Amino acid sequence: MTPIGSPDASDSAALSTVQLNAHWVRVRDRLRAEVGDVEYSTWLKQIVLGPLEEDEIALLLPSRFLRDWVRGQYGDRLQNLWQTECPVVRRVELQVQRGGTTAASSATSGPEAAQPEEDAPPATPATPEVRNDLAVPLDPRFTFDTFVVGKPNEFAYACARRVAEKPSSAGFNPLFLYGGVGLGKTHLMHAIGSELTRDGRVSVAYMSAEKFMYRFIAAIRSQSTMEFKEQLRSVDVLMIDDLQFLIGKDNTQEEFFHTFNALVDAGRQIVVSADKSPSDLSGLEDRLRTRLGCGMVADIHATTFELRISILEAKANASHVSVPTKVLEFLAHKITSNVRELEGALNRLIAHANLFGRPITLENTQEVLHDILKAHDRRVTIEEIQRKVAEHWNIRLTDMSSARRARAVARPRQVAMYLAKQLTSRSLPEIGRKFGNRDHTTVMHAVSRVTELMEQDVSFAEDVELLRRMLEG
Ligand SMILES: Nc1ncnc2c1ncn2[C@@H]1O[C@H](COP(=O)(O)OP(=O)(O)OP(=O)(O)O)[C@@H](O)[C@H]1O
Repeated sequence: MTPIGSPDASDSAALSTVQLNAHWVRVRDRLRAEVGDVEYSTWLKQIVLGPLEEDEIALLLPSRFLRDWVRGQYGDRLQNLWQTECPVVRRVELQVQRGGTTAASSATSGPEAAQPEEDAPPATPATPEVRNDLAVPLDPRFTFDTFVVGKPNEFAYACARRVAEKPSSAGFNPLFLYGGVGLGKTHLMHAIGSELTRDGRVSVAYMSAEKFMYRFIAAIRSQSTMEFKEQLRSVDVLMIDDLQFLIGKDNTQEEFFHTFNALVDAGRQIVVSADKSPSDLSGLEDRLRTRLGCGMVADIHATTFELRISILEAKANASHVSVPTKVLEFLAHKITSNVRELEGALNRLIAHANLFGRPITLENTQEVLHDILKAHDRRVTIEEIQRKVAEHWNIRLTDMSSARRARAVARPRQVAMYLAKQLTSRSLPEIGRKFGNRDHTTVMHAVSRVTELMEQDVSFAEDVELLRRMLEG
């Protein structure tokens, strides 16, 4: 893929919609940093990216008043920022968006309340896939090409690819991706979105569940819920990230449930991600959980050493910096929790090497990353948990993996499983394997049983808390 802003992107035809959106995100961020949040929200938030024709980029505003104001106050600055960010763009044309659907709808006062104008010049839609203000520019780095596939994520990857190739196919709607923090759920969702919007075939809306809720609340406040609903229901593909955020937010869940049904009934595709499977998302309404589990549910498991190495290799290659295999292995051994942290550590090493012009070695890796490595050294292992729990209840360590079911043994074993889930980043199947090859459902049962018992029995809860504190050291 052509890197954004690379010299290869020398003419407007070479710029894909995704690249253009990425430039726009950066221009906007810079402008926001310069003018501050308040000024930005008052005047600039409502600008929508329009088409690029030759060297002129169109930016659309919902009213003539706002267009004139932005042109007078920020026109030059926008032009300079665009030229720096993307030299292909030489001119910025501020236009009034026909119908003004984007932001005038949620405006309550101030310039946002200005009415869209009938006599405004007809503007081409922002980009083919951006239908209204629901679509968030997708991160151009998160594509299928940059996603490294291995055992823990191959199923989720295959499902995501399938949805990107054939949205709304039977058995894959909704697609529910779940897994621990930083394991690639968002990356896969963006990859689906980028693929689908590549040639403007399909309109995609992607947002976090949190954003979904805030937009819903804003729509209620501005009495524009009908419009919000219509916007949501007009997309071909709706993707909601981190759905667990809706736990306990009953009204938003209700809204999401109806949107979900309307879209699926109309043959549109839904993609959802969360940190747990639908059945484990207690706190979500039963009917919603049931519907979420009706399509394809794909788990992204914790990374293996091999996958971590492959990811590091891919990222090191992409950065064109030589990183010795020993260093990659060292990082893959030390940073096991999630890919985001792994990537962060590698990026820091690369930045350091570039800054000081020094090659990366094992010695300077330890020096540069000493704080990250120290934090990881303190992480508890399942073996430690088993040892501490066995000592505490005076049972044999081997009983952690034995088949004995007597309560005196089974209960401490359940506590150890519970603590393993709480204190390590291991997946349920991995924890099960460490406890005498037990199934992940046994671990799930242990976690919910211990949670339940802690609520019922104060002294048991104190025991578990004490163990946790000892282990966390
Ligand atoms: N298999 C992979 N190949 C390449 N990069 C990956 C992979 N898995 C994760 N990453 C990278 O790790 C980072 C974190 O991934 P992502 O944001 O998708 O995680 P997530 O599962 O959505 O996490 P969260 O639960 O915090 O929302 C991203 O930069 C992503 O590109």
